[in-house]
Amino acid sequence: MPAIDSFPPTRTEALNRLRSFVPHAGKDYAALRNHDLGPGRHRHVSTLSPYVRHRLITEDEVLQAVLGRHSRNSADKFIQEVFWRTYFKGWLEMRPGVWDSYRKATLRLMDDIATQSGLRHRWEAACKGETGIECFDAWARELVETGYLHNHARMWFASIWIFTLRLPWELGADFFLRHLLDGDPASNTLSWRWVGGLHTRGKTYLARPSNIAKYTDGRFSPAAGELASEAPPVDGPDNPARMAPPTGDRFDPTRPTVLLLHEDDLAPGWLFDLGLNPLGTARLDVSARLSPLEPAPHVAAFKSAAMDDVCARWSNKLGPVKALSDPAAMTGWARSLGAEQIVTSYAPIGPVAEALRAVDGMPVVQPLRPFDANAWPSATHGFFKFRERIPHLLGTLHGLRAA
Ligand SMILES: Cc1cc2nc3c(=O)[nH]c(=O)nc-3n(C[C@H](O)[C@H](O)[C@H](O)COP(=O)(O)OP(=O)(O)OC[C@H]3O[C@@H](n4cnc5c(N)ncnc54)[C@H](O)[C@@H]3O)c2cc1C
Repeated sequence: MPAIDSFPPTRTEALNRLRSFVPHAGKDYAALRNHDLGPGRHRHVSTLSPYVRHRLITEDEVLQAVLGRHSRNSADKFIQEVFWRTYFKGWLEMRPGVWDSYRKATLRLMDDIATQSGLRHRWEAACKGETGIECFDAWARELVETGYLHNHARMWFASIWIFTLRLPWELGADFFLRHLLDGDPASNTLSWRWVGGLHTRGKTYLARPSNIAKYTDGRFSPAAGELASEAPPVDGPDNPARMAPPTGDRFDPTRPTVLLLHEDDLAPGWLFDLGLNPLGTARLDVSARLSPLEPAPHVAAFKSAAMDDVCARWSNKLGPVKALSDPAAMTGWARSLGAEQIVTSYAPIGPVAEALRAVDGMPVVQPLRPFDANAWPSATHGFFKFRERIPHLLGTLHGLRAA
């Protein structure tokens, strides 16, 4: 089934998935979430990530629904997974240089691919699922065809890419970003670095045949010696010094304003609650900026249809809607409507934030959601330290104060 049919890009679909998954978010999830049953059979996990990543549904909505049905204790594992996304985003916000280095390395490696036929052939074989390693090839094809991989498959895949095929991790991260419907600058870059031993310095993830056989329920059983038996950390500079977390901008709703919608936050309702009443709305398409190479058609199609969905749902609030892919064109368009400011939900590190730097001649005001503002400053070290803050963060959720 084409990727976009398996993951219809609407909020209604996100809510339906959430509703059917909630009963399983407790003990079932804790016991079964690591089992990868294969394409079209990912029933032990929520498959919500394409929706949460673009905020067709928000993290706090997911958490509130789960806590409406389960105790914090029984849904602990699922709650932690939701907070991994938040943790990675906060961690990267405080170390933006990690993203910049990844971008530069990817560009440099594209040159290497063009000039070094050995590297090119190995990279092409990996991306096409033609390495001869049965499980790896199946996951490469699943990713290209469906736009989704189970978390355990992502870990095994990244480990085999780095330690068995000895390909640069940045090329693997780029391959994921071009094909995943949930492709996310923070979760993707930092997960690849985590597997390679760069995130938690020196701690790598080795894909073991017995683990693969067990958690694919025997679908794959790599032969002895087929996979690397050691995972020495990849070379790389130390993690950069931590910067202060962003606090976001305040905006004045009485000034003439246009709204900018972007792929990192397709839930503008909270801005309307703050008094936003835009003269018009721009929808920014940055699909072409994800990678030096073109993303898979389903990635761009998902983002575009998700944007259609938001514009349809909020049509009475948005004013005239303009599609833009060149951020430099934004100021002229905003002025033509009489606006003095562009308001948009804070764009975290990634292609949208990069694009917004090119807007000139008009303030781009980026309020930060309370959920992110509360959580990101705690992403100072590893996830296990961050995890200690989860009870407090849950306590700050609207409606859960008394929980
Ligand atoms: C190498 C690698 C690359 C990855 N790249 C991405 C990526 O580009 N985008 C992305 O969203 N996730 C990425 N992940 C994290 C994780 O694999 C996916 O979020 C998860 O598999 C999504 O499936 P689900 O919604 O069914 O997850 P569930 O198990 O149902 O989890 C519920 C929610 O928690 C969050 N979540 C779960 N696991 C993680 C995790 N390890 N890190 C961050 N958030 C998590 C997601 O929002 C997910 O929707 C990557 C993991 C690895 C190992």
